[in-house]
Amino acid sequence: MAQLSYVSGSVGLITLQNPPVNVLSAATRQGIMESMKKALNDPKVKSVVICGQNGVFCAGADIKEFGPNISGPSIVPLIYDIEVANKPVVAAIEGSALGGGLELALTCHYRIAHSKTRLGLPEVTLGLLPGAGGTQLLPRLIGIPASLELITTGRHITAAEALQLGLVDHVTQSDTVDSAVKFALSVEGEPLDSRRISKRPCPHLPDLDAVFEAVMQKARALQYSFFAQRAVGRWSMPSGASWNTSKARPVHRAAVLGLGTMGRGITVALAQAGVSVVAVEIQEKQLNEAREHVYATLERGAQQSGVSPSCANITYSHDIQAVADVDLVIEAVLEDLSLKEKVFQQLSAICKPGTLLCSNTSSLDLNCLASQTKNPELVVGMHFFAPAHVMKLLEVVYGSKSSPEAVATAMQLGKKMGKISVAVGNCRGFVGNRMLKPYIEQSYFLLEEGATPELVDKALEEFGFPMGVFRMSDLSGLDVGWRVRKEDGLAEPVGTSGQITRLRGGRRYSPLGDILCEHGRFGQKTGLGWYQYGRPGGRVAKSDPWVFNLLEEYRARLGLTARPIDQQEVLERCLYSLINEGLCILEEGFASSPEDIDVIYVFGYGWPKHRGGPMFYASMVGLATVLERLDHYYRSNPDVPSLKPCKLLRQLVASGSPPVHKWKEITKKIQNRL
Ligand SMILES: CCCCCCCCCCCCC/C=C/C(=O)SCCNC(=O)CCNC(=O)[C@H](O)C(C)(C)COP(=O)(O)OP(=O)(O)OC[C@H]1O[C@@H](n2cnc3c(N)ncnc32)[C@H](O)[C@@H]1OP(=O)(O)O
Repeated sequence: MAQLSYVSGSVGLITLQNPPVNVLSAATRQGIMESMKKALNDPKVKSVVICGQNGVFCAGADIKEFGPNISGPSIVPLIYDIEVANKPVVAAIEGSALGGGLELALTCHYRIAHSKTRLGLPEVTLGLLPGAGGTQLLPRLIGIPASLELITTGRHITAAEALQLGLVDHVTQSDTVDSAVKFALSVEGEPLDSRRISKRPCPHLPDLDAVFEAVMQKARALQYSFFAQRAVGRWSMPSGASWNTSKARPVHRAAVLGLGTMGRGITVALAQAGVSVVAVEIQEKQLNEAREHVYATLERGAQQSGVSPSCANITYSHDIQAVADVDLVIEAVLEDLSLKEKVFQQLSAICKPGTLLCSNTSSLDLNCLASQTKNPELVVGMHFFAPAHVMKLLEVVYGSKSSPEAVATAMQLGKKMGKISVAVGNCRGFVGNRMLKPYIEQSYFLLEEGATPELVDKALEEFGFPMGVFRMSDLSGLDVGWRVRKEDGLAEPVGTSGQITRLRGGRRYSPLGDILCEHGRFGQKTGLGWYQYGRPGGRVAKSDPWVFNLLEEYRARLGLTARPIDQQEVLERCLYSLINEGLCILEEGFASSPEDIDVIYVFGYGWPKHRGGPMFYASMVGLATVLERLDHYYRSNPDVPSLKPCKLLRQLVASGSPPVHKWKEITKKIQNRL
């Protein structure tokens, strides 16, 4: 299970031979021990290289051996023997070096890795701690903060990151074993004391307590997120109706109306949940494309999860009459109020009595749609996020007349579809998109004042968002917001000359997004947006000098002087304005708890889970700090109302900044007074 051979005259090459991933089974451990002994006792051998067969170094302990009766040599003395060896030992790392495999590499005196290698200590994912020296050796090599992160998350890192951290000595793109052998030859006879990691002192950190506190905060945020995810199921409405007083109706047959991107995703999600679906699209061509798309998505999903596809559950029609006997309809036609109103009138006339009528609108007033029907109590919003069969979040929106039973049914259907459903009130943009507005607005203002899309995105991505605001906007399409702004009378043609106005109704407004759209730059789909993507539909964002020129010309036209903006300001202005909007939503009762808001942001908007969500994050930063910074920015930007701290924030700070789970007592008091 481990073979010793001799190469280049003086190098003993030990090859782990336990296919497919060279785990440290009893026979492999025995093989390594015997080969090491032979190599160290052989005077011809001046150095040793350890590698794995078939391009994989070692995937760690043999998990199948775990249990009370492990036999064979213990892994710990085995790796200790390597470290104290009096000849240099070099690990030639390819493929994977995980768990005990990485610990084996850490006891070697040098580590050479191939550029495609993955390294990590994934024991935590198996409910274990690294037990063969990893917890002691890694901090001595790469420091405590980086080690803590790797050990507590189990994350696999690339060779490039390993090199940057100092975990490996060299990364090669060519033959790893050849490189390691050459390297071994070059260090033969050199002193080894400084190469024995266990002999190094554990790094002294003046702020060790702060480092551990940061890790504990992450743990607290993750635990909070775990409970918040469950708490949102215990929904309530301002009327007092709630999950435990409202009974959901069974939904055996549902219809999806409109088979664009959202409708197709919703159809897939319903079929995968075992609900029989009537999929309706009046345009023949779109219907045929949707049928193929849904079929292919279900096939792919079935292959991945090893179950049979659920296509048999779906019938397609171009006639809206096909929805006559379903239990629930989800309307997903174009985001156009008059079109949707017409659809709701038709649904109300066609559907059997008691059918629940749901809209997938992301921005329109649910009460307007409900008012078109005979039974507005049967109308709720089911706001899915694209792609609807993948994204976990569902906002279930209740209008002023929605019945608790309708809300309960939509919540339960969401659960059946594998979604995390959050019940929210019917305000503009509901909860998620409403909070996004000040966040995006601030990012535009930052550009006007001197920032670049790259600087803003970098700050947000380092905070933990998978994408910064500009990359995210390019992905979702800049034209969507432009259409809404035009409908709201905000976006006016800017052109290349003439006056640009930055005030709308006494509030500051940045037309930068509109200017991009006027140039046909709608983001990834057109290949150009805040970044350039090479081609329409391209995914890789590259900086675009056109955008820098635009920003310079724009500032010049307005007489604005660019000033240096740091990451801290980006975070404070973007995140605190978003947090402030969330607090307004709580104050106004459109969300019933901070947990609701946090779950929406973590599962629908990429808020980093280890930061809990905007409300939890605010309480971690300190509500008084958030208030002080918002006050500061509002003083210098009195024409930006989203920076004005809301009543609830002031009240919470005045009440001693209670933890998130106690906020309800204060929101209730404010709501009672309203
Ligand atoms: C309950 C109490 C327990 C007490 C135990 C006390 C023990 C004391 C020991 C003391 C010290 C031990 C210290 C070390 C601990 C460890 O190392 S724990 C293991 C850590 N390693 C891992 O978690 C790696 C797991 N593997 C992977 O991530 C992937 O397999 C891979 C290496 C990245 C390769 O992926 P891929 O190429 O996609 O192949 P796969 O299909 O996933 O795997 C191929 C086959 O190999 C099997 N396999 C993989 N890893 C292991 C393993 N560590 N042990 C056993 N078997 C493994 C995998 O099952 C596949 O097999 P088949 O299914 O038969 O094809």
